[in-house]
Amino acid sequence: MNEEQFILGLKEHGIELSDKQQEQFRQYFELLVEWNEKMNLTAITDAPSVYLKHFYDSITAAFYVDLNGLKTICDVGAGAGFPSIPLKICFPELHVTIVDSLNKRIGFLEHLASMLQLENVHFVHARAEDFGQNPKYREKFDIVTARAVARLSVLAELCVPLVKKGGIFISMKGAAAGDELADAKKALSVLGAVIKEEHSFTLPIENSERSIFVFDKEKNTPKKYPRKPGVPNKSPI
Ligand SMILES: C[S@@+](CC[C@H](N)C(=O)[O-])C[C@H]1O[C@@H](n2cnc3c(N)ncnc32)[C@H](O)[C@@H]1O
Repeated sequence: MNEEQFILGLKEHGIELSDKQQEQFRQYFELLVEWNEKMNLTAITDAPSVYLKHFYDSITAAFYVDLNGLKTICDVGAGAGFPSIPLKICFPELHVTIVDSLNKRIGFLEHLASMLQLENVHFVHARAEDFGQNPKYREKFDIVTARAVARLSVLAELCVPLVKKGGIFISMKGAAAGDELADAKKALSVLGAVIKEEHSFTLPIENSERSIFVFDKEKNTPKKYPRKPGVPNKSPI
């Protein structure tokens, strides 16, 4: 996907990028490639793939969820900033918090945010298991999202405790995510979330399959979740 196709593809979904936003995506691409030479940020480095599989793919969440206005969003395990930084570029009013357990990635994101002059972005070096027990963050976000971090049954324990009651959790997955939803049924119910929407679609050009699940947080999460670092992965709810 070249830059022109990217801009047109978003426009088809009602997202029009200004010159400034287009330039921010260009700078993002350049910094990603530059820093990737020093540290492992992404296996994808050619421009058409970055625009399709990182930038466009991240923004697909906004095709299904209204991100306009002042909303707080937490991105769990954002790595090099996906999906929240492309979303922040498109929807500048968002207040973004990123939590990642790898400090060097947080270092990249801090530099990126300053170069792109992004406001209201906040980076935390922590395990999501600890972060979700911190009263400053627990059940505080309108939206919590994650892409390519863990199986849904595990991911739900990392993300749902951060969502405020009445908020949503967006899980962005590749193909065949239906099994994961069935496996995560108990975890979601224990944590206080229910499935609201399930979207399956293919990315343009390469036709790779994607799924986006949107969950409503209907009840507060019991205090014991998330459990200690590593436990959700070792023994999912
Ligand atoms: C495969 S990368 C995906 C990055 C990004 N979301 C994307 O889609 O490109 C997974 C990221 O999650 C982070 N991560 C994994 N487990 C975590 C946890 N328990 N708490 C916080 N971050 C975690 C890793 O450090 C890594 O940056």
